Amino acid sequence: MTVDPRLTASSDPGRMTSSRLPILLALVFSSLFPVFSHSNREMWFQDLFPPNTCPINAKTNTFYGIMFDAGSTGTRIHIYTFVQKSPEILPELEGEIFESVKPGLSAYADQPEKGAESVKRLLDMAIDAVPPHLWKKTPVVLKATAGLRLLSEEKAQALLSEVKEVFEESPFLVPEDSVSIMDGSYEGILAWITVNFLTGQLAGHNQHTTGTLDLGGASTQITFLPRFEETLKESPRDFLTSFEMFNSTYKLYTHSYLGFGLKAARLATLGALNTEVADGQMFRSSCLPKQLEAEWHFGGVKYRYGGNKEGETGFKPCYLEVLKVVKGKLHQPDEIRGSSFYAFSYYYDRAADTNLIDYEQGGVLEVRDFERKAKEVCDNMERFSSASPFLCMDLTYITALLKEGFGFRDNTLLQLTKKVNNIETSWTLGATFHLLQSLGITY
Ligand SMILES: Nc1ccn([C@@H]2O[C@H](COP(=O)(O)OP(=O)(O)O)[C@@H](O)[C@H]2O)c(=O)n1
Ligand SMILES: [Ca+2]
Repeated sequence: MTVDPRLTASSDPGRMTSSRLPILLALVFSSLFPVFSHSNREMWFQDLFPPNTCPINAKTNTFYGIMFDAGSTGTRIHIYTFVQKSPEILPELEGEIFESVKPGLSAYADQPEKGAESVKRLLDMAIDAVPPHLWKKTPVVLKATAGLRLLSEEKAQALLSEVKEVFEESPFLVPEDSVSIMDGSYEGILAWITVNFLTGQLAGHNQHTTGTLDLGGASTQITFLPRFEETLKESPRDFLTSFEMFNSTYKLYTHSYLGFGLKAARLATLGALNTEVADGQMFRSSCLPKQLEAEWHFGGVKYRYGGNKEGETGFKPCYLEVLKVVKGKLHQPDEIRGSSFYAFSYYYDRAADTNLIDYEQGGVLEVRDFERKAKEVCDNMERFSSASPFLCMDLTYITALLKEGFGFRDNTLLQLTKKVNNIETSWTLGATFHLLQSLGITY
């Protein structure tokens, strides 16, 4: 994947003197380069030796980290491989094995054992991927995001404790606190670290970092490194988090908006979020095809929804409906208006679904491209009826979230990215760095 040069606009590293959260990253930020170096590793004699006696591997030490992402719409396993070539140099990230299952854990709110089974199926992959002699040294961690945040404490805990049992029965290293619900601010920071690490923007001292936008099913995150003192002054205090890197403390702006993920926003638009749903109750919207009547399951609840049979449909009434969900609900930092951002998750999926970007390659869009596509889809719903009935609502929500929610300009650039150098742009890599560092596994 190529990175659009327009997206590497310079930014001041924003070093701060205070150290409110002296977490992570001695590993991350002292081992940035070289990151990917497999190209020269294939040697003619490698096939002649078993891997552990091959001369080229004599000094290399491979280790693994397993991170589960229990998202609101699916559970994913990331098995990262690191190689330490000699004790003097720091480890390199060599690759990732990734697999996912649907639905997410929160769909098993009333059947926690079944939820844990879905985790077990993924964990079995790690048994095949990690060599047996390394099982005991390989940590396994699961972090749940917005789906579990929205469940009752009791239901969420039941799921987490079933998963913990699965981990304890596995041959892997199970650290304390290995199964938990992650704080939303970490979700943003760790994704920002992943993206800026993978694009090499954290190397050296004159960093050019890029902000990140993640749109999940139930929550959405915005994270960037402020360049202007104004932003630091004007932001709510809990939107700013410091962490250490290269002996400096960096202060990021990050916030996770719970209930503003794409699927939660569908419910909010329909007026069905956080309400007791009466049996057979029907939720209607001008963002849906007129004649549609259907059912939808989310977070263990069944919803009936449909189009405005008699009333209006199309982009204009839909935008007004969606606007009620976002207007005045989000903090709008001035400085992001002129910046560019990496955007992934549902930003990527919906852009790919409507051919705004190539599904494999990703691409660069302006905010107005989402609006143009939303108009096209909403004003011609019958033409797009074979796609999801929610396509109009989703694109309209993305447009409203970017423009009226965060306050981006029509021409703000978004780099839509799923993978960088074949590694998923997910918070899970940043979380794995933190995990390995905290366990002292690499040194
Ligand atoms: N490794 C991953 C994980 C999720 N996703 C995307 O994230 C979106 C779903 O978000 P999610 O299930 O993690 O929901 P949240 O718990 O983050 O709200 C979908 O668009 C997925 O395609 C991804 O692109 N890559
Ligand atoms: Ca997510």
